[in-house]
Amino acid sequence: MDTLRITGGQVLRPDGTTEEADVLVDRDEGTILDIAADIDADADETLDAEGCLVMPGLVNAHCHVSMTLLRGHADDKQLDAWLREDIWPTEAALTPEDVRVGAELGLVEMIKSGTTTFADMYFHVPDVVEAIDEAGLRARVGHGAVTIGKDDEDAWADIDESLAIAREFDGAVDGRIRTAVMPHSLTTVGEEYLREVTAEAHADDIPVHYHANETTNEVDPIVDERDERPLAYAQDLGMLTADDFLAHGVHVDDEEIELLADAGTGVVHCPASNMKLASGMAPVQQMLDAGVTVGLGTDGAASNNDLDMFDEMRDAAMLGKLASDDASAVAAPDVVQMATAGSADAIGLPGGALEVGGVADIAVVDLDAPHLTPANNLVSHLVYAARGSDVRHTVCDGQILMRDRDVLTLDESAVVDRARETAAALYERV
Ligand SMILES: N[C@@H](CCSC[C@H]1O[C@@H](n2cnc3c(=O)[nH]cnc32)[C@H](O)[C@@H]1O)C(=O)O
Ligand SMILES: [Zn+2]
Repeated sequence: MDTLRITGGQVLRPDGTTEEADVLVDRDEGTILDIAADIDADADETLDAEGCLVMPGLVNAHCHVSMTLLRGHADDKQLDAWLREDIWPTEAALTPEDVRVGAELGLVEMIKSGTTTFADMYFHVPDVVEAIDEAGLRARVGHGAVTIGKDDEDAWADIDESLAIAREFDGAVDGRIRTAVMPHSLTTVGEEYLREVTAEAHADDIPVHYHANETTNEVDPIVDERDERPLAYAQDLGMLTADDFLAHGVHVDDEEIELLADAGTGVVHCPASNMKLASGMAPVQQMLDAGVTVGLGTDGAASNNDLDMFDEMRDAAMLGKLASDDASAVAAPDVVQMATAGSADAIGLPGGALEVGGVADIAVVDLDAPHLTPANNLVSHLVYAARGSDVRHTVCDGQILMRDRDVLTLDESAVVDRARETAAALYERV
């Protein structure tokens, strides 16, 4: 058996407590063999975690990873205009190779900020999968389909691609890749397409992931046209099962929260994107109180503008308090839970907790820094004071992706250079 030992750190347990312990990993299986003080078994490789917090790898439950190429391309605009005037026209010019380059950039950024697992909605998905294979992360991927503004033939082609991609790649890359069908949203995909793609996906045990209730512009037309709330409509369409998960859920009313809790459908909270696009404040504490599965996501780098889940945790806590008008709302332990186990649960992937027998998806955070001193409360520090750049080592599926800030699976400087050139050529074309 090939083993890895992470020694001398404070380990974050699933109940939110920390204890000094070593972590022993079976690298063949990619699982945790033991968590205990001073494990003296000989290991094939060791990672030093002295003065560090050893925590589950962060799970970014909603992303468009290749949008790193559009970082800073269009800012300070409302969602509708931003998508139609800036993002979609530029995305139309992206080649499969561009998407691959953007994905690599995003994956390096994720590894460097302790994210091991994510859910991704984009296009040219085979190229995204190749990048994930190389980088070593775990993901649920899918092709985002849009039908508005398209004739019936083009619309079905996009929907069919979403299904074909989901079927083809589920279980790829040693099982690190799972899939979902990803109709873009309840307003950008027509009713018959939503109904059909959902039924076909569920028949094959494939989940559905989509944007919902992000802005009032996404809620009002559905209420006006159908006299029902968007999530009641989603339920009618079969898109509200325990396997499905939606991004945003900003403008949800009490009944919709109850629908989500009853169905077990995951909601991915994206606070930075919601603030930047002025979409609104999601009632996160209310959803947690109702028993909704809530995860955390960055959304794409063009509406954030980074993929750092530490920033996202801080934003979630801050915005959650403001939304509830209550400083005790969306407390630090709940935010860490949201960014780890909550996200993993929402997107239906393993991880999000350090447990014997569980997957070895791990981030080691260096606490030896002025902004993390004194080490009063480590969970508080993760949410309010730590940054992605405090992550020292990243491990996914038992493999070391970053050791002492050195990314091992991708060539960081080559990836950054390629991204710079690719983005420059893209903007030249559009
Ligand atoms: N096949 C579709 C692309 C869908 S991929 C998913 C899309 O979601 C877009 N996106 C990124 N962030 C957001 C958001 O916050 N709300 C809605 N859409 C977003 C992203 O730019 C991308 O176009 C097409 O041909 O247009
Ligand atoms: Zn999104």
